[in-house]
Amino acid sequence: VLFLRRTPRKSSLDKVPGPAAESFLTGHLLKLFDPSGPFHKNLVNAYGQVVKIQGLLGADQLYITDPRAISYILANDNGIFESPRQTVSLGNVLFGPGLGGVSGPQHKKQRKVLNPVFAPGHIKQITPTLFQVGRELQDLLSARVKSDGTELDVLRWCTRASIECLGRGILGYSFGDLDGQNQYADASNTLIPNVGKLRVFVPLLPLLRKLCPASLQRPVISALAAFWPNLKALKHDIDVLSDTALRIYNDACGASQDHLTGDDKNILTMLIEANSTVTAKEHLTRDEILGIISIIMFAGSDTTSNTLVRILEILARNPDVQARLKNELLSAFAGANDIEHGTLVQLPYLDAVVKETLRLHPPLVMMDRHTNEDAALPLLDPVTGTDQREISSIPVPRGTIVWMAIAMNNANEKVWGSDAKEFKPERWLSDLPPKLADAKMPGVLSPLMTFLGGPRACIGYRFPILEIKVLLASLLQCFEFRPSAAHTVHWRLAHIQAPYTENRPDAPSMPLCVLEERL
Ligand code: HEM
Repeated sequence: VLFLRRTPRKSSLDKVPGPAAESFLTGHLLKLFDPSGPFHKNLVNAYGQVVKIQGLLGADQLYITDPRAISYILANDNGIFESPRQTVSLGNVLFGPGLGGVSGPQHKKQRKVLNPVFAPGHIKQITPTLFQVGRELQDLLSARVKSDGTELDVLRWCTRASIECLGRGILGYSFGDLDGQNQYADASNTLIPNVGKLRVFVPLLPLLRKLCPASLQRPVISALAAFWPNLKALKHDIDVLSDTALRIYNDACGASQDHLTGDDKNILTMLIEANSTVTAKEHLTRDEILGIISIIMFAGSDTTSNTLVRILEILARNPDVQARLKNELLSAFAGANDIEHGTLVQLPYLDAVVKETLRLHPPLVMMDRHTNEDAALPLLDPVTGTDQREISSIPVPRGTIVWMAIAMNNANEKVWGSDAKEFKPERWLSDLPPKLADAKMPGVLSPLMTFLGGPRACIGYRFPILEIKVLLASLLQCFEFRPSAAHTVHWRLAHIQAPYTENRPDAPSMPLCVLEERL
């Protein structure tokens, strides 16, 4: 009822073009959350770079590809625009009060302490640790090929490697053998499906959290979970995530008391040290650091391992690309186990393959923001309104959800050229189209929007790029990848894009044929 009352009957968005909704209840949301279908492409082809769509109960939303409009949203993020309250509330419930689970000044304070510890020099130091995990992944796959045959679910092992890279590289913590028991991996795997089973309650979270004092929230959830199996399963996952964060934090506090120096330092110990020197106003509480550990682990694992297996899938389907990449790596490594960070990151074809995959297949295909007040969105390319007049600035009423179309931006033919939707790593080996510079894409890894930009951009974006390069180099030194003979893979949107097969519709997997080439 509240929702209906707040929906204006006549909206300033009435003249923005867009398709009619097929359902008053769910609007276009079901199609929007199926990016493998043609809906996203059709929206842009038929209506242009700003499209009006419908959310729940007929609420107007905007789907935006226009670079200037997206720049404006990101420049005013955490102000006129903000992560929707229910998204932040959900982040807080799942991970605690760290980054994704907080907003406003608290979010700004956390970014201020964290940004310097994610600096390029610190990420670079992690390279030898990542190569060590790469060697463990080589040995594990080799053993699995011998025991299970050449058809393997490479996603399972790449995800374990990714968790270990984050653990050792960023947080100074090891989860143990890559094929040993890992409660964290199991819980983070079932977390989003378990949230999905209770998804009708997610829009109510901000209200429920307001009504129930913080000190009572846990006891109330425990009491309800006793007779509500879906809540019990979700609570179990949340408990595993928060227990893991606590173990990692306690380890790091012990380690930083031993006064680690130089190479022994990791991002977390640096954060704990930096936190001890900031002013009282900037100081992060223990719960905030635990929340930050939890969100780093969750935001950093599947995004990276899904991208890594996406590359392996592309290589399996394009043997010429695989052969060229392998040649570049074999001559750079010349039989050694690892190479210098500077040499690795400058390998041109490796860089091109990674960037081209992140461009065409961003794990997060779109991100939403909510207007806190009335806003006017400037456009780079005017759109034609439903009254046939040109619109160069869109008045957006307070309370509107706007979607930034990351994937469509990365493949926008207007700026990337007519081959924008093709996988062509070579495009990165010569000058990129001049229109890209004119568009001034506001991403932290411009011209890609994959890690977004602005105050909520991916804080760790340098890390997954390095990790993917190291693990890919380690794998291609020993194995050749070919498409699975038994299964067809379909990519679906869970919270991020993930691969599924027809025989395992409930859990992501990436079956590939893995042929060992190591002598
Ligand atoms: C290919 C891999 C990755 C992609 C595509 C990716 C993408 C993104 C994007 C688009 C956001 C912005 C979300 C928003 O606007 O609400 C984000 C946020 C975030 N990412 Fe990543 N990410 C990746 C890997 C990582 C890794 C490895 C880490 C940790 C080392 C990480 C840590 C975070 C954190 C903590 C946030 C929340 C930032 C905030 O709210 O201020 N991500 N990521």
